[in-house]
Amino acid sequence: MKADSRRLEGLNWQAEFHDPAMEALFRRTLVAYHACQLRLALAVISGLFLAFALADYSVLGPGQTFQALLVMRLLVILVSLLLALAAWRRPVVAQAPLPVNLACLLGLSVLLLTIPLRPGEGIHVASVVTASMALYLFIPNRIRWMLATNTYLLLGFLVAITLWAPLPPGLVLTSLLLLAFVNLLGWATISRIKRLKREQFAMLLEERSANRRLKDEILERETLEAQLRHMACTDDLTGIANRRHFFELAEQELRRARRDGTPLAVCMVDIDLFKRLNDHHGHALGDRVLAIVAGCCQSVLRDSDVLGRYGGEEFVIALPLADLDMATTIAERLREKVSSLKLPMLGDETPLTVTVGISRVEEGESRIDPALLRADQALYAGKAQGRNRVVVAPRPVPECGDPLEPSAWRTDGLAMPGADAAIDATASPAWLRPGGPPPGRL
Ligand SMILES: Nc1nc2c(ncn2[C@@H]2O[C@H](COP(=O)(O)OP(=O)(O)OP(=O)(O)O)[C@@H](O)[C@H]2O)c(=O)[nH]1
Repeated sequence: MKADSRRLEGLNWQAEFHDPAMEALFRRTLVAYHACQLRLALAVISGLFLAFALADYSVLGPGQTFQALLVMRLLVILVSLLLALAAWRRPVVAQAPLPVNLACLLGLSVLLLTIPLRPGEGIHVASVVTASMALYLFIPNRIRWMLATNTYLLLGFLVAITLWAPLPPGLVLTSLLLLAFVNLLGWATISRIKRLKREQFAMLLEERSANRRLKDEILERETLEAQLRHMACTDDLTGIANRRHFFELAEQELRRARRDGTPLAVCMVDIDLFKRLNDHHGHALGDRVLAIVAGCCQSVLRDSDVLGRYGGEEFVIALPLADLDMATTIAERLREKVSSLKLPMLGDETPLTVTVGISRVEEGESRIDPALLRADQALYAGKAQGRNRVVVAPRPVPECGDPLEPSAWRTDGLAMPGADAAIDATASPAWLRPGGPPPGRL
């Protein structure tokens, strides 16, 4: 109710928007409709003027008066057809006040001139009433022009009947009352129609803007959700998958590998002596190094490989369709890439290297964890053997089998210069044995 009254307040006495921009927008949307309406009205008026020429002929015969009337009627028809053609070629003409109102005035003048040329006819009032209604209801025009043309018609009628076809005063009064009523009715009707159309238009705009707002909100929400999803899956520091997301992706790859009977290898990558790097150069630089190593990992992997930050200075990789040989080649490429990095900010005394442990998912394994555990054990064997190397974990032995011999670990890579001499490369700590993970891991 309140919204309705607000909408009505937005219209002036001509049932047009107070806001000129809004009115112009509304009129622009109606150009094609108005052009069509005007063409139709002009066609009907032309037809009527032609039909009334027959009536003239039957009343006046083929004399001069008839010919004069015929010429005037043909002039109206010609102007109407030209205007219809113009509106057809350029629809905006239908909203131009000058051509539309000039054509109206010409038609009304000819209508008024039929009064002296066919005096004594009782149908003049009827034709003036019809013309008046047509001006309100069929010619697309603004209300002020409608009122102006109707005033011209009313005054012209008064003058014409006074000068050329005097009627009894009672009939004049009746005619005037009738015409006044017709004008009132026409004005009220067209005002109502114009008001309704504008209210509908305003509601449509409101609805559109509400829809736009809704769409924007949905888009914002979707963007936010995507951001949250991204944040929930991504490691802030390196931009690669975090541990949780890595497991999701790796388990997917595992299911695919089991379904297709294809190999799936996993690598654990650990930056060597990262604590020393942190201690010497600070955590901020350590963070940068983590991002650099993550970038190295990405650069040696295919799009289908899955890379994640396992935690701390450790990364984890799942290599679909890769057997141990291919995984070793990739890991070796990574190791070489990291060790050949030129990082002046680290200086010469802290070379950057990584140790990589490799394993494969064995037949019958339905989780990724056992393969990761073996890769982790291989990684620790690599650390024990001097770091900066790639170590492939042996195939797992049956549960009741012998403990693993250190010689079973296949290593690849170089002994790291400056590696911790206290670590015995041949040591076989308890967690190296199958079923015995390093404390606190996996
Ligand atoms: N800058 C930085 N350091 C981290 C981050 N996460 C873990 N670390 C550090 O990484 C270091 C890991 O040290 P260790 O586990 O002793 O391993 P390491 O020094 O790399 O030695 P090895 O693994 O035996 O070669 C610790 O000093 C952690 O504080 C991190 O997000 N940023």
